[in-house]
Amino acid sequence: MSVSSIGEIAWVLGIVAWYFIRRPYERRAKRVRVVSHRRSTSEKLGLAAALLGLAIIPAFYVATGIPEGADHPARLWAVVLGAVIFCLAMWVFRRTHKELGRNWSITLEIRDKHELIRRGPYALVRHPMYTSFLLMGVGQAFLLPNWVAGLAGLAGFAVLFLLRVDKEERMMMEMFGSEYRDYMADTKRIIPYIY
Ligand SMILES: C[S@@+](CC[C@H](N)C(=O)[O-])C[C@H]1O[C@@H](n2cnc3c(N)ncnc32)[C@H](O)[C@@H]1O
Repeated sequence: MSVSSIGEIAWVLGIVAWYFIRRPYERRAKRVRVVSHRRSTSEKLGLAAALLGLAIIPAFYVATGIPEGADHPARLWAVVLGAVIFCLAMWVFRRTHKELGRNWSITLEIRDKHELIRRGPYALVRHPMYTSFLLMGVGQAFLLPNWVAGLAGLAGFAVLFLLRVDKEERMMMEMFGSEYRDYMADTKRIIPYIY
């Protein structure tokens, strides 16, 4: 089996893990009432960019090999590193879902009896789920030996993050007031102690 096939299989397994981690929370979210939301065109754009970059473009590449002209040589060290980073991403992704629990939403929403979570990964950074998306994007870049499909994840993450994070923090400040302001003073956004 070629090194590029190993990288592609590792990416597919990572995405399957992503789906099974998220599915129960999506189901549960349907049963918890939304009390306010910030759904907007830019929010839809961000979600679409993340879906395109982290799932659709790489899946299309794995299935078809297109765009062939953007291929670069696959290296075993890169695939191993990519697999380790993707596993770390899934571990963080799972932890964030477990901690958010009934407070989780795919978009910007406040749920009935919404609680501000500050434990687990949320003690280190305010947006650890976005940290896991960033790690997924980096893992994807190492796993797929193609400039377009490999880097699409980081581009998709960047669009979602930039379009959303200020609005999300504003929404949380409106909901939790000084409690969220204190939380902001104590934590970074996505990279512990740095940003
Ligand atoms: C897709 S989740 C992402 C959560 C967070 N930004 C992260 O990256 O881990 C988005 C929803 O989580 C909720 N949320 C964000 N931070 C939260 C926190 N610290 N505690 C509880 N809910 C939070 C908000 O209601 C938001 O609509």
